[in-house]
Amino acid sequence: MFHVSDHHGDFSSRTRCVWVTGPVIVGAGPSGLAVAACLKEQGVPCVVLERADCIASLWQKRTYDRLKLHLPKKFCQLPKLPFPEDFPEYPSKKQFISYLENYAKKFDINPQFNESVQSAKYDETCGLWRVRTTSTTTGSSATASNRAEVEYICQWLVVATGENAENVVPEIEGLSHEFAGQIIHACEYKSGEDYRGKRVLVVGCGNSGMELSLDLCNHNAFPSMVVRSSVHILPREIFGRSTFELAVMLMTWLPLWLVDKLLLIMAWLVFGSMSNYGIQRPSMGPLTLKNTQGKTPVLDIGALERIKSGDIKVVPAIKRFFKGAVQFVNGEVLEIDSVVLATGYRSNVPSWLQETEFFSKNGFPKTPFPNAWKGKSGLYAVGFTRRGLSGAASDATKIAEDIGKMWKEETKQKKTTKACHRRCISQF
Ligand SMILES: Cc1cc2nc3c(=O)[nH]c(=O)nc-3n(C[C@H](O)[C@H](O)[C@H](O)COP(=O)(O)OP(=O)(O)OC[C@H]3O[C@@H](n4cnc5c(N)ncnc54)[C@H](O)[C@@H]3O)c2cc1C
Ligand SMILES: NC(=O)C1=CN([C@@H]2O[C@H](COP(=O)(O)OP(=O)(O)OC[C@H]3O[C@@H](n4cnc5c(N)ncnc54)[C@H](OP(=O)(O)O)[C@@H]3O)[C@@H](O)[C@H]2O)C=CC1
Ligand SMILES: O=C(O)C(=O)Cc1c[nH]c2ccccc12
Repeated sequence: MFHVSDHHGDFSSRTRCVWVTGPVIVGAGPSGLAVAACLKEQGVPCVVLERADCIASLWQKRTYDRLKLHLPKKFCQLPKLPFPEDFPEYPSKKQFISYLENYAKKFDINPQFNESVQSAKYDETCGLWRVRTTSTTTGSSATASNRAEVEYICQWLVVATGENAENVVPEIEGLSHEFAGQIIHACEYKSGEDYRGKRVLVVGCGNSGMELSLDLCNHNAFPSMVVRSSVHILPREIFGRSTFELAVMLMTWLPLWLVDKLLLIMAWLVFGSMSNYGIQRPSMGPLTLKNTQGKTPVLDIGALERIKSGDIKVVPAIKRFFKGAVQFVNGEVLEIDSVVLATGYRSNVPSWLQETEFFSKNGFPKTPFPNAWKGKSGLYAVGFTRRGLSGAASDATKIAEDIGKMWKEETKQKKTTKACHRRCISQF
């Protein structure tokens, strides 16, 4: 990459223009790192832009201490570097982060940190992408007058901002004005240590809601978990084997609906019926639901046991909050000290990418897997297939191959043009 000019146009006079010879990758999470590594192997240079001050900020800053990967490690590794052999089947968050740090080092990936992409637009007139960022350095130094803005200009744009870029924070009557206790989103939760002896309402029963409720129990807090609709809970392992791995294996032989049926029978054998505990199953099977609506089944690591024992109380949808209390739709009122919103995440792509053909309003590509990785005019998406890290790894390999081919064509052309020039010149 090199600077082209200081721009004095329609935006701040402090905007620098930077010409990038390869692609710009937005996001230095596992997806962005995987694309950068695969490109490196093909000899294609790139620029990685990251709003945080580190790689994999979701893992380093927005997850709780005791988190472990919930799929076996072979489904979570990035291309071209397997996990170390001494890693356990389900690596801890610390191990996963050290693997990613090592990955970035091995492939010499050096993202531009503290740069948040504000907008990206395809410029039809020159056939290039214009990607604008602002510096996100905090502290007294980042005043309006010295906040740096940069415009990157490139031929290829890789969107790697992830399915979890922003928190979903629902508006519930009385929550912000009347409740008056502590309210956090699941991404701010670190440990149950701070909640010892406290009555905590956990809103949401996805993997986050379940695991945080369990962690709260383990720290002698009193969690109540809101289950407003329905949820699939599967054991993480069945008969000593990973349920996910078993499902992947079955899917090579059987149709999805049948695999779903088998998973549900196995879950019933392990757990028995759950309706006694206030938990209904969705009518659609777990994998069909994941594929069609992106709703991840819960892979249980012990929360269900605590639900059965009554340590985690299951409560229905919320009607409203009062000072120090919550009322549910059935009219019951429960006194609580704190609220943890385990209400999920969303993509932020529509807030910065000015494009509506490939990406839909919800921030995911319109075309489903396996065609969600490539758009038009050099636009790519990695990690939006709702298939976790293995989906991201597969997108990354395809993207790098695609760009690599064009890169080689173009550099070959440039070389022959140069060689031809030299030959022409040497004839004089
Ligand atoms: C708690 C939790 C546990 C999970 N566990 C598993 C698991 O065990 N196995 C599995 O396969 N998947 C798991 N997942 C799924 C998860 O999506 C992946 O693990 C993975 O982090 C996705 O990588 P990514 O790079 O696509 O997104 P992210 O890790 O979210 O990285 C995106 C990066 O883009 C940056 N960014 C966003 N917007 C901008 C912007 N405008 N400008 C610049 N930078 C920006 C962010 O700061 C972030 O660093 C889990 C998810 C969560 C939330
Ligand atoms: N160990 C691991 O590997 C972990 C992995 N993860 C992954 O992270 C991703 C995000 O998971 P998660 O954070 O659980 O988010 P999810 O989107 O999976 O779940 C959100 C939950 O919040 C509920 N909810 C949303 N709004 C409201 C509301 N207003 N009132 C009541 N309930 C509400 C939803 O209910 P409804 O269904 O009714 O909308 C749902 O139960 C998933 O892919 C998950 O697998 C998360 C934690 C640990
Ligand atoms: O943990 C996640 O968020 C994932 O997306 C991993 C994942 C991909 N496909 C699944 C099917 C069932 C459970 C987890 C996953």
